[in-house]
Amino acid sequence: MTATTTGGTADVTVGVLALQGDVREHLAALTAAGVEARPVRRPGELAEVDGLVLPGGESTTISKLATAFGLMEPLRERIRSGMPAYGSCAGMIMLADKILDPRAGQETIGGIDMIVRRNAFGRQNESFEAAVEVAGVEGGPVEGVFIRAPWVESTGAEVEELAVFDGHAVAVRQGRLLATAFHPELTGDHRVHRLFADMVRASAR
Ligand SMILES: NC(=O)CC[C@H](N)C(=O)O
Repeated sequence: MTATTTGGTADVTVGVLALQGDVREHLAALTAAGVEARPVRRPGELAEVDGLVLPGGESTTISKLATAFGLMEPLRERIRSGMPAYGSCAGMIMLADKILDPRAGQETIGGIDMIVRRNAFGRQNESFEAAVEVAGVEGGPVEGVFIRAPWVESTGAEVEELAVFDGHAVAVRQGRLLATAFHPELTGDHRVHRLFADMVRASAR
């Protein structure tokens, strides 16, 4: 948490919620984005990070494991008190205040005032790639990898829609919370992770 930014030293620590999903890919992308990255599985580990990534995977499973590991309330508490968080795909679902079609026992952490529809892009299009312009990400569109991806059905007044695809928001930001329906961690393009790293640095200052 030091303010040193010289010499490319990792000045902030970003956790990746490591219950299920593509944890390793996010750890690698965060490291490439210049922060110290580490997995988070316990409340004590959550307490030590400056920001947190919620990976892609399966949101029902992540929700149930977070409850089983005693992490759901600590996660809500840290997000309420301003910890930056970034969710991709299932992680976007975890950050939604409301989801349209929850499975039995599925809860979200919440934090972003939005309603998200799971598996929204439908069967024949369950997985696809598309170039997506993301506000705040310089240097051209991001390669959006969508895998049984959600979309954002509606947002509250505080939520900024950073990217729209096919008429639906697929990247949003509300204060220190960022979410994408797609998976930048799978592409080798670290611009979205750099944007998040900058959000974490700004809040740690
Ligand atoms: N690639 C993903 O993260 C898919 C999300 C998944 N469809 C879910 O509901 O959690």
